[in-house]
Amino acid sequence: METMFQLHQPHLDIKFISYFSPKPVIFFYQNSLSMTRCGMTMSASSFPAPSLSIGYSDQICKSFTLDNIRNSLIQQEDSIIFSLLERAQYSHDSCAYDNDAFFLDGFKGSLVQYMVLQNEKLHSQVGRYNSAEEHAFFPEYLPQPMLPHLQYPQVLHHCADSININTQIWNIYFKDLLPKLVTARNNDECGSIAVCDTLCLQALSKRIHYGKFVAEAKFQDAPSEYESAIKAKDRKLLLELLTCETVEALVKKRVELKAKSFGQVVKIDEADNVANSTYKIKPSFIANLYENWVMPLTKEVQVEYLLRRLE
Ligand SMILES: C=C(O[C@@H]1C=C(C(=O)O)C=C[C@H]1O)C(=O)O
Repeated sequence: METMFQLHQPHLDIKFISYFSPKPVIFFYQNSLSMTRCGMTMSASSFPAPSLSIGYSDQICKSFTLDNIRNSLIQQEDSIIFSLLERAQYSHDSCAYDNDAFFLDGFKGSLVQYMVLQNEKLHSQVGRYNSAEEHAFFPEYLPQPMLPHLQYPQVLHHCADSININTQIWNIYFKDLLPKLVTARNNDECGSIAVCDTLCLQALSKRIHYGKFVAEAKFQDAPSEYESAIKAKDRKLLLELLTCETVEALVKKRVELKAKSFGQVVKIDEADNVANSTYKIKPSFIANLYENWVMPLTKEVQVEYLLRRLE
């Protein structure tokens, strides 16, 4: 189906996303986020921009269910695993993290900070951070969108705007995750490293902050169950109420299987002999990553959201 945008602006990519609902929404964004400064071209990740369909917001509100949100979390596992697999091929100790390694338009900081900041500034211009799904690592530096502001359906309580734990995510990613993830040595392609880190951080941030949607859906399903714990500001009880151990066990098994599948190194010779499977990263690493901080941080976001839900 050709849209008016496709006819007049062929360079724009027309992509589709689901937003809790099986019915896709058509959006467009500039797809030439060329990070030539680091010799890499990075395509924008999918996020809603001005919708071309009418009355779509009703569809979103009807599809705002815990099951649909969980399905989105499952889809996001792929992005997280693939971005970590890409990053794992480069060495950990990189000049991309050295604040004094490069002169970057007067920017004071590391190449990876520069890459994330510039990426967010560019994406902000097409409305990425107007979406409740997206959270910037440098929100104080974002320019105003140049596209018409889309009135997204308000599925979250306004308290969601005050929750952004990206600083915590950044610190854990560089201090805890990377040293365990990266096994490659002497592959310090700092431009590629900065691009891969950007994608990893953005995928993890989106998944963890999805805790807001999960918390809202759980609150709407059983408000009275949460209200007394919220009024008592009982974080421990809120965490108990929102924790679902059977779901967590399934998440761990699924991400480990996906890591085995996506990260498998297949070696076959001319005689069709297939060597024993090896993996780009240990599949159990991904399961441990989810258990030790992706899911705990997602629950932390849920607790923070619920504590503010009755404001
Ligand atoms: C996201 C949810 O809330 C909690 C966090 C989970 C996660 O981060 O994967 C899974 C189950 C719950 O303990 C959910 O119930 O689906």
